[in-house]
Amino acid sequence: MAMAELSTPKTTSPFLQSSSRLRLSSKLHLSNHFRHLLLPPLPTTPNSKISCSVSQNSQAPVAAQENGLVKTKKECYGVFCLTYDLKAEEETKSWKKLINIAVSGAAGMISNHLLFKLASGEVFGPDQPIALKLLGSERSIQALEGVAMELEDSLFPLLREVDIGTDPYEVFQDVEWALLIGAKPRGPGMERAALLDINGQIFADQGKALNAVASPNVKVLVVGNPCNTNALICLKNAPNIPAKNFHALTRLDENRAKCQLALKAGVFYDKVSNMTIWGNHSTTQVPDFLNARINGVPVKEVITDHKWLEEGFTESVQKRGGLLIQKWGRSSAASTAVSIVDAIKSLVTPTPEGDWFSTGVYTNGNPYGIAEDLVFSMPCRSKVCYILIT
Ligand SMILES: NC(=O)C1=CN([C@@H]2O[C@H](COP(=O)(O)OP(=O)(O)OC[C@H]3O[C@@H](n4cnc5c(N)ncnc54)[C@H](OP(=O)(O)O)[C@@H]3O)[C@@H](O)[C@H]2O)C=CC1
Ligand SMILES: O=C([O-])CC(=O)C(=O)O
Repeated sequence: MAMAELSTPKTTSPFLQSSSRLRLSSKLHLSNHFRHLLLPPLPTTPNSKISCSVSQNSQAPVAAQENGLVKTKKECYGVFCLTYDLKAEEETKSWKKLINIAVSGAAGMISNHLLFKLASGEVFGPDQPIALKLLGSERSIQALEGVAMELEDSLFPLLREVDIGTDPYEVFQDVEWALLIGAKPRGPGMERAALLDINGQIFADQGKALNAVASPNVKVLVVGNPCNTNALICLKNAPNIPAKNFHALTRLDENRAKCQLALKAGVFYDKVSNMTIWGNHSTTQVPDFLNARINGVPVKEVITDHKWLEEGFTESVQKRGGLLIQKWGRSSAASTAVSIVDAIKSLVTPTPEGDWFSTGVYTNGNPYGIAEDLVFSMPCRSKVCYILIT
């Protein structure tokens, strides 16, 4: 049995003039807005089958067929074609119900890090079997097979299915999570907003597909840039899915901000808390040092170089992605995958008392005075009872 609720903590937006700051009551409007944001799967009896299919280039594992222990599915890839009877072994174990996770841009740089974290249990936990539904395109189908091969060779016990495909209406069928990464990245000197013309349509199409075939309570995390606008486009094309289920990834900015504050204060980065990113995942974002804390103390009391906070710190977070592109020649991938893991974990586990995290959410009834009908990053808390089956 699992329940989740996401609410906004008591903090104030630096966008508000002190005279117009809202007085926050202990019952915030957003707690209702985000109620039941997540519905993790119910306990179930052990799975007795492991299988995987891909939509193209089937390869049946011949040797495995011959030994009589396994049966094959008709469209599948390598080891994931096998259907095992694990009943006897699993009588001693208890597993949660399989969750279906779609990842778009699955042959891209970010996914190359993320998929292995998902499959290892790092994200959803060590007793949570998962199925990965990988979305690519005609140009990436061979690469997707390569990804599936590497997943095979990793022998992840929790990875029960891997499907690859190019049609979102097939790949998104019944998914409980959709991690929408596939989109063109920017190059040196570009702003993320310049990607909208190229990438916007992807998220309109994928929103429609999710609306048609995904689990009605699917949680959608939009990573492809410009991610706030793409998340809004996606949710507007998916009217049957609650708008509160859509998120734009600003966790990477939160992590970057924590790192910069820790560096300046000379503390380890786990001492930085209550870090809010307000607004867009762009150079207009506001990393909020006013409400952040170091060892529980307001940042301004720990870091007395206020000029740096107001100028250097803010700009270092706003422009970190661009600087990284200059150095690497491509945009951040490994740290983005880590931040996707952090973002999901923050949604599916209770937020520590007094702290919060940042995520881009639909601004429907927010207490901070942010305009309505946007996807905007703000501080959120998750109240989740995620009861492990023992
Ligand atoms: N929100 C955040 O914090 C961050 C967001 N990003 C964004 O995530 C997205 C993916 O980044 P990353 O994985 O590094 O990118 P990659 O170039 O490695 O992969 C992107 C994938 O997107 C798909 N795609 C769809 N349309 C296009 C197109 N017009 N041109 C190129 N690829 C396209 C491709 O897959 P296929 O052919 O299979 O469709 C490609 O494999 C980018 O938009 C990037 O800006 C990156 C870092 C942080
Ligand atoms: O900078 C980019 O274009 C990629 C990205 O979003 C980031 O690293 O923050």
